[in-house]
Order: sequence, then C-alpha cells, then structure tokens
Amino acid sequence: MASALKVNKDLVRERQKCTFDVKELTYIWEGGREFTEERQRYENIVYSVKELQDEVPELYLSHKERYESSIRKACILQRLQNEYGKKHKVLNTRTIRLVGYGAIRDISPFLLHNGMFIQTIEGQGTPEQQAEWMPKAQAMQIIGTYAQTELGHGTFLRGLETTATYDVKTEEFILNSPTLTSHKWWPGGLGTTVNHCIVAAQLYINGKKHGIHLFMVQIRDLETHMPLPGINVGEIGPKLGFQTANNGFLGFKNVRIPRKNMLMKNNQVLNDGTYVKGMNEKLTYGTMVLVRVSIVSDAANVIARAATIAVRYAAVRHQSQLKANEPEVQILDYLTQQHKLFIAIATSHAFSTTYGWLYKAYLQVVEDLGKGKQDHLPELHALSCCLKATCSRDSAAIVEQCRLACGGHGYMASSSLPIVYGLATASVTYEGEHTVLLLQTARYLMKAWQMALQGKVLAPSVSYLVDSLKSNKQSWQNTPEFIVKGFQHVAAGKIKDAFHAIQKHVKAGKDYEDAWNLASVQLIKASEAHSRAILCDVFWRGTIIKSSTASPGVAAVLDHLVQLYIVYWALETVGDLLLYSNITKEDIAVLKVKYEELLALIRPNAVGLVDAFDIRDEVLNSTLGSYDGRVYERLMEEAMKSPLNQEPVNQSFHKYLKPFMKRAKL
Ligand SMILES: CC/C=C\C/C=C\C/C=C\C/C=C\CCC(=O)SCCNC(=O)CCNC(=O)[C@H](O)C(C)(C)COP(=O)(O)OP(=O)(O)OC[C@H]1O[C@@H](n2cnc3c(N)ncnc32)[C@H](O)[C@@H]1OP(=O)(O)O
Ligand SMILES: Cc1cc2nc3c(=O)[nH]c(=O)nc-3n(C[C@H](O)[C@H](O)[C@H](O)COP(=O)(O)OP(=O)(O)OC[C@H]3O[C@@H](n4cnc5c(N)ncnc54)[C@H](O)[C@@H]3O)c2cc1C
Repeated sequence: MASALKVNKDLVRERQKCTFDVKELTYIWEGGREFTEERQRYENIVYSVKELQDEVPELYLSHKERYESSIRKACILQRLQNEYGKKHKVLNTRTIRLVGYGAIRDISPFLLHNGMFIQTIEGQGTPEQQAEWMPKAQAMQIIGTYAQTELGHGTFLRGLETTATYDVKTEEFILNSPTLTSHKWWPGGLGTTVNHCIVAAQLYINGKKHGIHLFMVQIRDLETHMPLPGINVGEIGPKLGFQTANNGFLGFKNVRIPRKNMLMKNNQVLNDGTYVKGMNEKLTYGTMVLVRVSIVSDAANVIARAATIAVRYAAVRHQSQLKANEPEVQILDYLTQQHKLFIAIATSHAFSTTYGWLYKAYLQVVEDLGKGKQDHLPELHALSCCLKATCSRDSAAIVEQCRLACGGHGYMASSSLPIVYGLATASVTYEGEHTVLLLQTARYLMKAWQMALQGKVLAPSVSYLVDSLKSNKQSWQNTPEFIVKGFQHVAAGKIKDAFHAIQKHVKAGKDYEDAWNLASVQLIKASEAHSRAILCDVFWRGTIIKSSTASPGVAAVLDHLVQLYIVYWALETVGDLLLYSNITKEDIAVLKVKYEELLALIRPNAVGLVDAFDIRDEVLNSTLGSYDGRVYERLMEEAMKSPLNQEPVNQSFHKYLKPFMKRAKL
C-alpha cells in the first residue's frame, strides 16, 4: 500500500472517519485470519517477481501476444504456487484465482486445469485413476481442461453428439465427432495450451447408448505439442472478455483410448463390455455442482473489486455543488451515489456469507455420498443452481452499476471496470446458463410444493413452504427477521402460482411439458424469489453468528450491511410484498426512511468497508481505484502508455489524412 504522504487527501480524511477495525473485518470477510495471512504472504511473493510486471499494458498487445504473455505468467505463477505449497501449505483456490487475476490481468489459461480438470479426476476417478493422474496433473506434467460443451449443445447435455464406442476386442473406446455441431467448443485452455482433456461423450456398447460419460483423452504430444492423430484442435477467437482463457474447439476422428480412461468412480465398463450402473447417473455432473458453488464466491469477489474501485473513486471525485457558493462535493455525498454503491458492498458480504454456508452443504453431501447416502443431493443441486444463477446475474448488474457510478472514466479500460464486467457477465452463462439453472431449481420447487400440500416433511431450505400453508394473521413488522419471512411468503406465493399455472394448462388439455413451458416465466420468477429468500435468510443468520464474536465497531457495520441488503431488496420487490405478504403502505414508507438512515450510517465507513476487502493495487489494476487515490495522475500516466502517444505524428497523417484534406473541396 502507498505511503500516507502520497495518498489523496479525501481518502486520508475518509479513512480517519472510519469507526471500526478494518483488519478485523478483512478476517471476517475472508473466512478467518489464517486465510488472510496466507493470501497476503503469497501475494508478497508473487507481486515481488519482476517477470510478472508488465512493461506494456496487456491491452495494447495483439491477441497472439496477449496469449503468449498470459502463458508465460501462468507458468511463473504455477511454479510459485507449487513451491509455496511445498513450503507452507496448499493454497485455497480462491487465493489462487485472486492472485492470478492480479498477475495475468485476465483469466489464466490454466483456470480450467486448476478449476475443473483436477476436480473431475478427484471427484469422478477411481482410486487407481486418481493415483495415476492426480500427481501428474498437480505437478503439471499433464495439463488439462474440461471439454463438455459442443458447437450444437451446451445446455442440453443429453443432446451432446461426441461418441465413445467401446471396442470389446481391443478393450478401447473409439472417440468420434460425427457432425460439425459435435465439435467441442468453448473449453478453457483447449485452444493451444492443454495436452489432455476430460471429454464428455455419449457411451455406446454393442450398439446400445448409455448416455453421457467422462473420458480422459490425450490430445497433444507431450514433447512436440503437436495434435495427436485424429485430433482437430484450435482456438475459437476473441470474445467479449476472457481473452486469455484460450477457449478452444476439438474434433475426434477414430481416436482410440484405453478402457481405463473412462472415469469410473460412478458407472463402469468392464473388459467384456458389461455396463455397471452407479448409484445415480447425475453424479457424472458432480464437478459442475462444485463450480456452481464456487461461482457464488467468485461473484462476491468481482463485486468487491468493482465496489473498491467505484467507492474510492467516488471519494476522490468532486463534481457539482449541492448548494450555491459552496465547493464542489465528493460525489460519494450524493445519496443516489450511495444508493448505487453501498448495495454493492452489502451484496459482496451477502454472497460471501452464502458461499460459506453453501460450501459446507456441498461438503456434507460429498461425505454422505461416500457413505452411499444421496438424500440431500437434489436439494444441493437446486440450491447451487439458483444461487449460481442469481449471484452471477446480480454480480454482472452490480459491476455495471459501479462502472456507471464512475461516469466517463468508468468506461476507460484503465479503470479495469470493463474487464471486471467481462468476467462477471461470463459467469451468467458458463457452468449452466442463467434461465436454464433457474428452471432446474423450479423443478425442485414444484415437487416441494406438491409435498407440502401432501403434508410431507420438506428439506430445510424449502421448509418455509409448510409455514406458508398455515393461515397468516400476524401483522407485518419492519424487523429483518420479519422481512425475511416476507421474502419467504413471496417465494411461496410465486411457487404456488406457478404450480397452479401448470395445473391450469394441464387441465385445459396440455401435456405437462407444454404446460411447463407456458408457465416458465412464472417458474423462473419463483426460482428467483426463492434465491432471494435464501440469500437474505442465510446472510441475516450468518451475520448474527459473526457479530457475536466481533468487536462492537465491526458488529455495528455488519449489522448496517445486512439490514441494508434486506431493506434494499424489500423496496426493490415491494410490489411482490404487497401481493404476497401483510406489508402495508405505511410499513413501506417506514422502510424507505430506514433505508435512507442506513445509507447515512454507512457513509462514514464507506472507504473503510472497501479497504476491508483488502484487494491489492496489483489485483485492482485500476486508475480509479488504487489505494492512494491518485486518480487523475494515473489516468494521464496510463494514457501516455498508448502506442499512439509514442510519436508526435502518426504515419497515417501523411498516408491518408493529408492527401484527404488536400483533395477535400469547400
Ligand atoms: C481455481 C478455480 C477453482 C474453482 C473454479 C471456480 C470457478 C470456475 C471459473 C470458471 C469456469 C470457467 C468456465 C466454465 C466451464 C463450463 O462452463 S463447463 C460446462 C458447463 N455446462 C453446464 O453447466 C451444462 C448445463 N446443463 C446441465 O447441467 C444439464 O444438462 C441440465 C441440468 C440442464 C439438464 O440435465 P438433464 O440430464 O437433461 O437432466 P434433466 O432431465 O433436466 O433432469 C434429470 C434429473 O437430474 C437432476 N439433475 C440434473 N443435474 C444434476 C446435478 N448436477 N446433480 C444432481 N441432480 C441433477 C435434475 O434435477 C432432474 O431431477 P428430477 O428429480 O427433477 O428428475
Ligand atoms: C466464457 C465461457 C467459458 C466457457 N468455458 C467452458 C469450458 O471450459 N468447458 C465447457 O465445456 N464449456 C464451457 N463454456 C460453455 C458454457 O458452459 C455454455 O455456453 C453454457 O452452459 C450455456 O450453454 P449454451 O451455450 O448451449 O446456451 P444455450 O442453451 O444455447 O442458450 C441460448 C438461450 O436459450 C435458452 N434456453 C436453452 N435451453 C433452454 C430451456 N431448456 N429452457 C428455457 N430456455 C432455454 C437459454 O436460456 C438462452 O437464453 C464456456 C462458456 C463461456 C461463455
């Protein structure tokens, strides 16, 4: 961090106003002091490596140069990560991703290796397969990705066209891409980086189709990196963001792999071609569940980055007068600006708390599955789908809101907000498209409602449906607990409406599937309302626990943030509350005042709160958001790095402009 002398005076003043212990909040936000200290130790190592510092900003490099630079840095990072793991302890994936962003400035071409390839071997491989591939993958002797999506299908996995046909004679699978649309399309690192893939393919044995299975396939020679025979591989080209992820395409022509290369923890193919079905065919999708859970944490992190940039900038930026003859105010003093930004801070805490809760549930399900118990798998699938969908979508909207809150300068690439938006919005689509995942949860909610009507016991996350069936005479109270109940009433009401809409269409003679489609707008609204009820409930309960051991200062700001989140969403969805709960116009008027009071309470701590995210300047990489607040100096310094500013006159003047001006007629 910059020395106090060089720090912008507004930021100095803001930091002096802060009423709580910033470090203590960092530890809480990050899940414990040990995680923060581990990350900081690793950051100190990584960001002192000279080779990781850019001479030319990445954005001025060509597509090819950018990729080459990202690979160079990713290799250095991976080496540092492995060395660190040997000396200290293995880093958690959040730290790896965070520190990686700071060095690479975008997505690591090894993201899928570290985020899905290794996890799939771990989660889907037999102990023998793990013993064979894990050490090599961890040491990066083999580099891999998760190759599932095809040109023709990403969502509908049963529609994937890549085939893996078992040849009993040779005890091999033969992989083929029978059509153009069956080519793998999108996997990160696939373009020119990886030499192995986990490939999702339709399994055929003796002409019988057994559905999607996962296969370990080597696609490039380990020495020459040339594609192996029968492999057609390449990169898919520039995208909105994710430029250095090296997303690729892949086709197979009679590529043979040994039988042991099918990941067989769940389903198996024996030597003679006998197919042995596992406990649950959906366990093949297990890595996706883990990544969906992790995306909730990623959403908290991207919001924290955007909020840090926008809040610090809003403290430094002065524009317009509140009153005539008075100096121009910090834009952070406009209530509308606080309305845009404080919800970002609160949301980041909401998602971080929810992630902790969801990850615990994930670990419990994994432990249960190990014992042959799968009772909580449907609930976890439903939760991970709707929370991934809602958190990723909110993160993209909030990052964009933070960008807009920075006015014109937020549009500068050097603000980093465009690149952060690229990351956030990608997560709305990858790992299960937003609407599609909401509809997965809706399937679960429809069943849960049916069970509630039948008086059956429901899983904890939907048990509120039972309460909603009881007559609700209790009058509204403007307390967080009661507002959370209000969200549950909204969710239950929307679930019930969607259920009835389906029933109505079925009664009118529609097939269930058509009725489902006709009700699907209501279904996604029900799923969203369920997500919001969960987020508010988990955030509220989680904050009470965290506050119980926190200092009074930190407990107070945590309380302000959780209340702000709950009241903000109550006001955003006030129409729903009027429809489905006992809230009155008078209660809403009180909530509006409460919301304004909360903005005022948070205002003095705004900069302290984003400082507590403890995101280093290297990770922020932002002219607007650095710790010292030297916004204008940095904007000018970065502009001066433009190649167009390295010469007083660009050659295009002589080639085009001058002749054009000469020819121009009055
Ligand atoms: C260092 C890094 C660390 C961590 C990584 C963190 C972040 C990663 C960052 C970046 C990642 C980058 C890129 C992303 C990579 C990808 O995008 S990989 C590809 C992802 N693809 C998808 O997500 C595909 C989406 N589609 C599906 O999941 C499924 O097709 C579907 C769920 C939409 C439908 O599946 P179907 O087989 O058709 O099933 P169905 O008939 O609809 O449902 C049947 C029943 O099965 C239940 N079910 C479905 N999925 C699961 C599951 N995963 N687990 C448990 N149960 C499941 C479903 O609910 C149905 O149950 P019923 O009881 O209702 O019948
Ligand atoms: C940056 C990025 C990285 C990625 N990395 C990987 C990777 O490493 N490995 C990999 O395998 N894949 C990867 N993917 C692919 C990604 O997982 C898919 O793009 C994603 O799952 C969405 O599938 P799709 O593209 O087929 O969308 P589609 O399903 O074609 O979606 C198009 C539209 O149709 C709608 N739709 C589709 N089905 C339904 C339905 N049943 N009901 C209602 N609406 C529907 C959707 O809501 C959406 O509006 C990546 C994608 C991106 C953008």
